[in-house]
Amino acid sequence: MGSVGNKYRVHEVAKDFGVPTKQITEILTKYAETPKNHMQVLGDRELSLIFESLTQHNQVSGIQAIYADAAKPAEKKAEPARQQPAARKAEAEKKPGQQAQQPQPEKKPVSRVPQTKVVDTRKATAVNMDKYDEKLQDMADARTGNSRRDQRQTQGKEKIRSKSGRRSGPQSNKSKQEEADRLRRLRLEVIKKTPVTVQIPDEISVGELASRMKKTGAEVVKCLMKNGVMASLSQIIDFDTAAIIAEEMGCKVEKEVVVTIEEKLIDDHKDEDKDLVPRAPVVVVMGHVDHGKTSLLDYIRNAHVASGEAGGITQHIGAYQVQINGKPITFLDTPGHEAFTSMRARGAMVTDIAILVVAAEDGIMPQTVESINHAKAAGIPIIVAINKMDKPEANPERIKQQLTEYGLVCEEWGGDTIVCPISAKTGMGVDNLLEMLTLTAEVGELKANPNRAAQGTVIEARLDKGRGPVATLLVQNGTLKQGDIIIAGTAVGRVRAMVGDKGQKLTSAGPSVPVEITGLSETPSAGATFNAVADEKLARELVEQRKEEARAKANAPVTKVSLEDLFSQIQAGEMKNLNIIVKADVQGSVEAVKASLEKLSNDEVRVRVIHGGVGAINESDVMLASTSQAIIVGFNVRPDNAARDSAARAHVDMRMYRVIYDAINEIESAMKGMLAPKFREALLGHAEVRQTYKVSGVGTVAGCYVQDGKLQRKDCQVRLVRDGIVIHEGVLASLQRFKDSVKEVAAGYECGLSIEKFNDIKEGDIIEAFTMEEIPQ
Ligand SMILES: Nc1nc2c(ncn2[C@@H]2O[C@H](COP(=O)(O)OP(=O)(O)OP(=O)(O)O)[C@@H](O)[C@H]2O)c(=O)[nH]1
Repeated sequence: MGSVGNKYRVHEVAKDFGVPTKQITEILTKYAETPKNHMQVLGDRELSLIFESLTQHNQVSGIQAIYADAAKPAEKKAEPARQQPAARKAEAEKKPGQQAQQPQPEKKPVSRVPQTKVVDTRKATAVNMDKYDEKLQDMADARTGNSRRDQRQTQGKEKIRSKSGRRSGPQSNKSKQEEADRLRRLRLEVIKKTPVTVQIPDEISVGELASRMKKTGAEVVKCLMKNGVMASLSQIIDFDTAAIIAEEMGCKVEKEVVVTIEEKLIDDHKDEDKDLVPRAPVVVVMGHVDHGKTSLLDYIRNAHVASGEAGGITQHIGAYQVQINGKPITFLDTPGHEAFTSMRARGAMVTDIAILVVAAEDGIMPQTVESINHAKAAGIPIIVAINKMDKPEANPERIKQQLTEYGLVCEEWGGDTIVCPISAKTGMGVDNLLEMLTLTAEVGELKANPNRAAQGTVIEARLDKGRGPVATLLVQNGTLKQGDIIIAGTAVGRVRAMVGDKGQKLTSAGPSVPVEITGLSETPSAGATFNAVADEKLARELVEQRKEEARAKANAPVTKVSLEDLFSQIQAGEMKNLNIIVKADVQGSVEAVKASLEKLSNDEVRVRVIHGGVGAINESDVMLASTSQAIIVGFNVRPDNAARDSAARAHVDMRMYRVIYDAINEIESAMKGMLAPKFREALLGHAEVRQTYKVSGVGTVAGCYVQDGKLQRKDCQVRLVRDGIVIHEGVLASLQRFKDSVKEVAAGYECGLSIEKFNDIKEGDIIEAFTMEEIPQ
């Protein structure tokens, strides 16, 4: 439905009047200066003309007819065929368009209705009695001479008078008064007999429903009982139940559609195919440390951007665009999958293609595997760049072989993965890689509509001392213009200045173009979506609302996948896939666990190991788990501090095991809803081993520094972790400060300790202290 105001379009007017769009355009062509197409927005004058034309061509024979009709709208709707001729004419007054197709003498309409009242956004079936009554009042006023309008507008009313053939001369005051009273009485009668139209939302309390229907609570409860629903006044009933009751109680039901500020403000209509044009692909470069991601990004940038363009001063704004054979490609300039995953963690789907850099002499390493799994989880195509081909020890065949183990089979071996040998140092093969990128992009048919309000993602943001919050935005659809009001997460503001990746000033940026902007109220977070909007006041309101929501969310418990409530989630049908990330001390364990876990799949749930790797659980694993709704299973490994923190923040369930059998057992029980963990591990703290001493009769004593939490003597279990791998698990044998035995040692203090029956303690080891606490059932 259209709305009163400047957004009322031709096709909406037609829809609301129930006439073909063509008819409206014909009226406009005839009476207005400029012909309009169906998407054009109409002004008050044009709307007035349309209304005039439609009403004049469907005039009423007398005011009684309107009352007669208005008194039985329900009947009218249900049985249109049985309408009285007079009522049918009145109907035409209400829904003028329905008869407008009949041949009519064409007259230039004369404005007689106040312009603001012209637009009626009702649906053809929903009769808004208030507006209807207002109209009657207007007519009554006209008849009784209480005209609120000026001389110019009375012409139209004259017409009604002469048509109705009632009166031609002036009236006495007394009869005017009588007539007015009579009309008022009639109106009251009409209102009384008119069924109440109730707006019902998805859910409503019985009491609220009663008050909306203008009935007593008892009446409604009784009606509910008659229908077999026992509900008190405060009880919430759903739309369907409420609608049945309302109809049974003689009300007309309309579904209440709640429009949020977000819906009102942000235009997220789907683009029509005809509006879409090709856009540049957005590419991310991923790979293991030192395999040459930065070198490749720099090489491409220097070879294709710096020379000859816009003064050649490159700006590092977090993304840049190059032209390859006249076709643009946008690169995210933050190598690695951290940025990529943190964006995905916020639900932003920014990248279209991933380049996986693998050093030819080094081969597939843990982060290469992580990158592959991250790209796969995002569902984007991977192009492999085998880098450092200039090195004599380069062995691309070995890498191709290794890649097959991860489902990436190169084209020459019958697969569909593009593999390009390159050297980021000499530039060898880089052009070919870029060509492959454009080809892959073409296959993807990436498109966007530049002719709409901009929408995209925040790539980077920082606070600049002089300029305030500075953000790099990647426009994903529409065009961002200088001066646009934008909202990005909880930041809002007008785009003050816009700079491109070559340092050039811009006034507009289309799809896939990265720009650095200033003008926001605060620094948005990377990965937040931004939208250009029309109403700054509403945008500020939305920001306030979002802040409020964020606060509420921070306080509310988060439901993430956890073994404890796995079964209930499976039962509720919320879980079809159980995603697991496996980290272990050796590759053999990863494979073994992966195979055994995936075998647990049953009809209801598919167990998928989405990532497996060797080494400590790191932040990247947690991010992947968070975005993929996965749990992390670790064997003889521990999470590092960053991972522990972000797992706590993101509520990612991490399970550590020493024996594979325990893991399989526990997950299987969880899937069957038989997981009954009676004890839970409670972390006490960490200490770093700084020195070790051999003490005869005692064994190895470690001089430690407590990093966080505390160490305690009683019920303290310890785990010795070396490079993220669990070496031993046991209990404390002694805890001392200087020569004295102590009960506990707090963070920031040094202590000496020994572990029962264990002496292989080395400098740099981490002692993780914990207790087992009982879970209240
Ligand atoms: N010989 C040779 N060396 C290269 C090539 N590409 C990169 N290097 C070198 O490899 C080292 C690491 O390269 P970077 O580009 O920093 O690698 P990266 O993957 O970005 O590393 P991080 O940023 O630490 O993750 C640098 O010393 C580069 O000079 C290449 O094609 N050939």
